[in-house]
Formats: sequence, C-alpha cells, structure tokens
Amino acid sequence: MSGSPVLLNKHEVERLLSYDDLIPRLESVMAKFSKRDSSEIIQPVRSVVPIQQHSGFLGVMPAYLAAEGILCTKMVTFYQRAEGSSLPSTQATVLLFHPEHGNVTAIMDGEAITAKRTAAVSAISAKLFKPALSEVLCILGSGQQARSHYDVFTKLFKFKEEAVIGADVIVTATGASQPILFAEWVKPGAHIAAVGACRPDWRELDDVLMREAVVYVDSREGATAESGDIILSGAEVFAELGEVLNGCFPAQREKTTVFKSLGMGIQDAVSAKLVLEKWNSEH
Ligand SMILES: NC(=O)C1=CN([C@@H]2O[C@H](COP(=O)(O)OP(=O)(O)OC[C@H]3O[C@@H](n4cnc5c(N)ncnc54)[C@H](O)[C@@H]3O)[C@@H](O)[C@H]2O)C=CC1
Ligand SMILES: O=C(O)C1=NCCCC1
Repeated sequence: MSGSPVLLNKHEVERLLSYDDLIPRLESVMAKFSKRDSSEIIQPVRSVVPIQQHSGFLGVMPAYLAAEGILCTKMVTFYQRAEGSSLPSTQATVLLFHPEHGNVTAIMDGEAITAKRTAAVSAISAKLFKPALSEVLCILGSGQQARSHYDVFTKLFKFKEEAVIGADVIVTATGASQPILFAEWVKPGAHIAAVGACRPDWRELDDVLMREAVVYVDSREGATAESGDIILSGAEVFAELGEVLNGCFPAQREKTTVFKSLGMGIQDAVSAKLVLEKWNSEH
C-alpha cells in the first residue's frame, strides 16, 4: 500500500508540467474553491513564520481536494535577497499524501511548480480582464516569476513590444516592498497582474491605482490577510478569479483591472497531481 515516495527534482518537474495541462486544471479548481464547499475543498490561509534575523519567511500551504483525491502541502521560503545574490529568493518543496492512508506518495521540487502555476494563474486573469485589443506587455522584475510570466504570456497572447506607459497588460513580479507602479503611468483599461508584495506591509502598486481599479484576487481570505496593496490602500475587492470563472461576477475588461495574486495551496496541489500523473504514465 505505502511503498517509497516518488522523488522528483526541479528538472523533472519542469519537464513534466506543461502550461497546456495546467491552465484548465487551475481554472477548474479556482472556480470550485470560490463556491466555498468545505466537503469539496479545504484550504486554510497560508501559515507564515517570519525569520526576521535573516529577512525571510517560511510559509506552509496545505490543501485537500476531496473529489480529486488530492492531499498536499507546500513548504515555501521567501527571502529578501541582496542584489546580486546567487540564491533564489523563493524555494519550495511539495508533498503529496495518500488521502486514505496518510502516507507520503511524492516529494517534489516546488520552485518549478511555484513559477509555473503563478504565471499560469496570471495568464488566466489576463485572458479574462485584458483589453480586447492588447498589443503591449510590460513585465516589471527580472527574476524567476518574471521569466515564467514572460514564457506563458508570449505563448498564449500576441504582443508587439514592452513598455510601462502605454502597456495593455502589466505584470509586477518584483521583490519590492514600496510601490513601484503608479496610477499616472497606467493606460486606462489596462490589466495588471500583481504577483509580488505578499506581506501585509509590502506594496507594489500605489494607493490611487488600487482604489481606482477594479480589484480581483485569487482568494478573498488570503488577500485581506496578506496583501499590503489591499490592506494599506483600503481598496475594495470586487471578486475572486473563481467567482468570475463561475459566472457569478463579471470581467470588467473595459475598466482598469488589477488581479492581486498571493498564491494558493490548491494551485500547488493540482500542479503536483499533474506532475505525478505524468510521471506515473511514463513508468
Ligand atoms: N503571488 C504568488 O503566488 C507568488 C508571488 N511571489 C512573489 O513574487 C515576487 C517575485 O518573486 P521571484 O521572481 O521568485 O523573485 P526574484 O528575487 O527572482 O525576482 C525579484 C525581482 O524583483 C526585482 N526587484 C526587487 N526589488 C525591486 C524594486 N524595489 N523595484 C523594482 N524591482 C525590484 C529584482 O531585481 C528581481 O528582478 C516576490 O515578491 C515573491 O514573493 C513568488 C511566488 C508566488
Ligand atoms: O504562493 C506562493 O508560493 C508564494 N506566495 C507569496 C510568497 C512566495 C511564495
């Protein structure tokens, strides 16, 4: 029944996880999450342990998806690194468990999962909220998340050039703790996928932008507990991505929209299950 867990390194996880497989699973699980049926999905808000002495954090992100038979947790550290540091600022490991027996079935690298699932969720937000004619993409940041966002956005959509002023879609994927994107730079109707600033006192977007835009989030509970951009600006959350996917709230494409991403355990859980399924199909 139990056997040894499958061990998968970053290279294998990257190879096994494709955006084509991932995007429909993420859409489906986020829509389901937004129905708040605890007999279907249990996903508490991430527990975060500050490691003040070293400017870091440890996050634990469990999730149980009953119908899919997925029991999972990610452990993720994120550090504010000095410019030029060779260490990744986000590092993670994902564990899958057998929901019936409780044994660990797989232990896999979580960096590739975090990079791909976060970018894929932002791409889902762009599909829903970007202006009908979107030609200019701007990505602020040049780290792991910036790279995965560049990969999936240029795979799914056709953009001509990169810039801030005049951009139709802007991704902020930085380690900033103060605003780096200001309302006055943003073209009316643009869509912003805001991926960084995942602490209650960190910012990427300024107050005016947050208050004037229509704000979507991945999880209302996560956003109101962890997002400095939401808490400190006093901006109202209009809807979860899943509530739009469910048809309960509209996608206000014609307005300036912000998708504030914090990351969710269920996103890691469906990603890890996909990786394990792919691996099993090859062995
Ligand atoms: N929403 C989500 O699900 C997730 C969010 N994150 C967050 O996304 C952000 C980016 O993560 P990674 O790409 O892994 O980090 P990284 O360290 O690889 O890249 C960070 C980038 O931000 C830039 N940067 C730092 N401070 C800046 C500032 N004040 N102004 C402009 N640029 C600045 C750095 O030069 C670097 O290019 C982090 O805040 C991280 O915590 C990470 C994983 C998942
Ligand atoms: O969802 C995640 O994974 C993370 N979110 C914000 C901080 C780094 C990891």
